[in-house]
Amino acid sequence: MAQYRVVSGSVALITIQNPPVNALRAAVREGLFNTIKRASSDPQVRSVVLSGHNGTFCGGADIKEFGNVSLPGPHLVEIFQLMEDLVKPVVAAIEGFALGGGLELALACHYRIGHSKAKVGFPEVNLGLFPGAGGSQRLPRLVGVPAALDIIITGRHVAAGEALKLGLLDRVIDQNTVDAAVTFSKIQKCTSPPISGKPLDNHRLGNRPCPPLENMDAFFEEAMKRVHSRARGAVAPITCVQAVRGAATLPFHKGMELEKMLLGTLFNSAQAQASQYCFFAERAGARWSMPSGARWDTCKAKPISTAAVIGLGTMGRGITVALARAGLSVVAVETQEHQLAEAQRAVSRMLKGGGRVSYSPDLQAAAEVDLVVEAVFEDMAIKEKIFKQLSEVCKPGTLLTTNTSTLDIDRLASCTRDPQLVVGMHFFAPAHIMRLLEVVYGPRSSPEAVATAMQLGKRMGKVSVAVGNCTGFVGNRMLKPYLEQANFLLEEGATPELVDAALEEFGFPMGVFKMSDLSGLDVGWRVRKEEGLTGPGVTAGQPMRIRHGRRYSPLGDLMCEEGRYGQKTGSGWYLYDKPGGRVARSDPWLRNFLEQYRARHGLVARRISQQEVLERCLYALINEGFRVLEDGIAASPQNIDAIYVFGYSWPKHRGGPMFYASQVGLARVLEGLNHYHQAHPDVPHLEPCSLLRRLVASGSPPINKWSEVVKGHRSQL
Ligand SMILES: CCCCCCC/C=C/C(=O)SCCNC(=O)CCNC(=O)[C@H](O)C(C)(C)COP(=O)(O)OP(=O)(O)OC[C@H]1O[C@@H](n2cnc3c(N)ncnc32)[C@H](O)[C@@H]1OP(=O)(O)O
Repeated sequence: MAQYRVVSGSVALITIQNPPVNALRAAVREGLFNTIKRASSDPQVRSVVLSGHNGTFCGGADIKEFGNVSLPGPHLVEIFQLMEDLVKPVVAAIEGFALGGGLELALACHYRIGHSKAKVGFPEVNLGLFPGAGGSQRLPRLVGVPAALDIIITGRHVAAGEALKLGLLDRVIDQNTVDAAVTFSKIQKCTSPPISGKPLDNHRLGNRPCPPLENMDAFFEEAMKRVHSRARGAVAPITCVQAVRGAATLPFHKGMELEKMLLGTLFNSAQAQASQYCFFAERAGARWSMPSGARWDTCKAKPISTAAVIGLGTMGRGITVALARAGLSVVAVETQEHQLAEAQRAVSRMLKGGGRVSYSPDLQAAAEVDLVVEAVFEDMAIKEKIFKQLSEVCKPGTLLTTNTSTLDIDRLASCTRDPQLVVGMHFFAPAHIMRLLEVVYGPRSSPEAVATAMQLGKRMGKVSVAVGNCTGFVGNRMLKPYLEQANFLLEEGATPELVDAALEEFGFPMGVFKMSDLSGLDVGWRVRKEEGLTGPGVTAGQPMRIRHGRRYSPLGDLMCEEGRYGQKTGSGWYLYDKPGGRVARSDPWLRNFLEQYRARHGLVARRISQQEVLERCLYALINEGFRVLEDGIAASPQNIDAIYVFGYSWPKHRGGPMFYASQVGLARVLEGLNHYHQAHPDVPHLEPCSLLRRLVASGSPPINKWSEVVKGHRSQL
């Protein structure tokens, strides 16, 4: 796990060997501890170089070990102190990544040499932690408080060039880093005074004071304010500030005590567990499977080097940028000349002149591409026509994909010559920024087509999740009951402000009504018209608040009839200073409108608590998540959670809706749904689904065991 070799006569080369990222699991820690002691006592050794096997220095502590009550093997803090105290100089040779505990390890060395492509950072904050093995105390002493706090709070990867400027790395080189570090550690042979003979104290970061900072109190107060306003209830970023403040104000050993105490409060916390669950859920989508048994490891993707995007509205432009940035040559097609010219300017701006994109008003331009993404208006008739044309125009074997967010993939496939080549590629706005991609397979989509779309998602840096075909797929299908509850709550006496405040306090960046104003109320209105829920499709005399025998809220429709589409029109659930304005203000008109609406329908407003808002909105969404699992539309709760965290801004420190349900307790979710369904028997989305009941009856197993119950459940359906 840590290989020891004496090279170049006098240098102990210690290489961490734990593929794929050399994480510091117990055996590695043991290996490091023993090899450092060996180097210390080996009379032949005058200096030490520390490196990682296979081009990666170290990806940090082993996250899989974190669930253990007591971690076996020597503690990282102990190992790092042993290294720092060594009388022989220790040089870190950093290739690839030095992250988290990996960077803490490098900071305990006396010198750091990095390859020009190396990246360093402290991503612990994304795992609900902070650099709690000395990193929060050593980094500020090396690069100063402001730079250290920025690196620790953002969790960002710092490129070698920047790390050199900050003083985090001593040298950056383009050649073999280990060889360079060995030579560096032996400089005594060619320079005077020799590094090996130099007193190392100034290179022992634990011995150094933090560089002084003017207006320290004001700096930390400001930092704390900023973090509070951005953290959305996450505790780890706040702890980052507290720990760095400790580094700035306390002697090293006291700072280390503070660090230990703070880490103790986070290490087994619900937030840390949720964030670490998200780390693995993000990666779980890559191991996709289909009900047919086709899987990620048995299906080969087709090579894709050219693509066409059809329709250059907001989504089409973002998709073009995402594909071009992934290195594809893209033909962007838009039949409306004016829109085409505007899109060309917008895409060029986003690509900053880079990327290989050509533009055409003619579908024929897609004839020779390997893959098409259709991104036109959400209208089945238009999409069907385009798929028919594409099927005639494109060369045999071209993959035809659609960016529809709700429509039936199989119906589109049936308009083509080769339905097995059709899949959904559902991007999220803005498509070049949002990480999620739902890859939707229909009953006739081939495993090869799914594998190709999934691999393309990976090339674009997306978190790709393969899902089955149904209205709204996974994300939008689950969103529907959530939106529905929010509207019902308004009918019963809530205000948009009350509902949004509860959801924002939970951790969403925006409440449901602010979000609807941002995306445009007319989008859902159009869909509801297509579904015959409102507009000319509704038969005369039908009660306004009932559709298909269920409770229905026409509030969104009435808002649109008033021309209130949200931010774009300057008013929606909130008021904005102008069309396109961003700052939401309470609107007296809306209060009045809601009062009149309730009066007209004989509804008596009641006080609604934040708890009821959360339970009704979130439990309804979670209940649909269980249905999605039950129906086999998502392969696992991890896939659903990845969709919600990366596509719908569900707070990471809450782990996604299904993980949240497991943390709240499935029995409690079931009880809540039963309670609300009794109060609202005309709302089927509140009726607990059978899989949830069955999980509770099986003793509410942990989330990684749900699949066994799901399998048993499906076999009985
Ligand atoms: C004794 C403990 C005391 C407490 C000390 C507390 C202080 C220290 C805390 C930490 O160090 S926490 C860990 C900090 N490090 C990270 O967050 C880095 C996480 N990893 C990554 O960001 C990426 O993996 C990477 C290193 C940038 C490489 O990315 P790449 O895309 O090349 O590969 P991946 O697909 O992400 O990963 C491959 C494979 O490896 C697994 N993995 C990655 N990092 C870790 C890790 N730190 N621990 C355990 N496993 C890790 C990852 O899950 C993948 O596994 P599979 O999905 O293929 O099974």
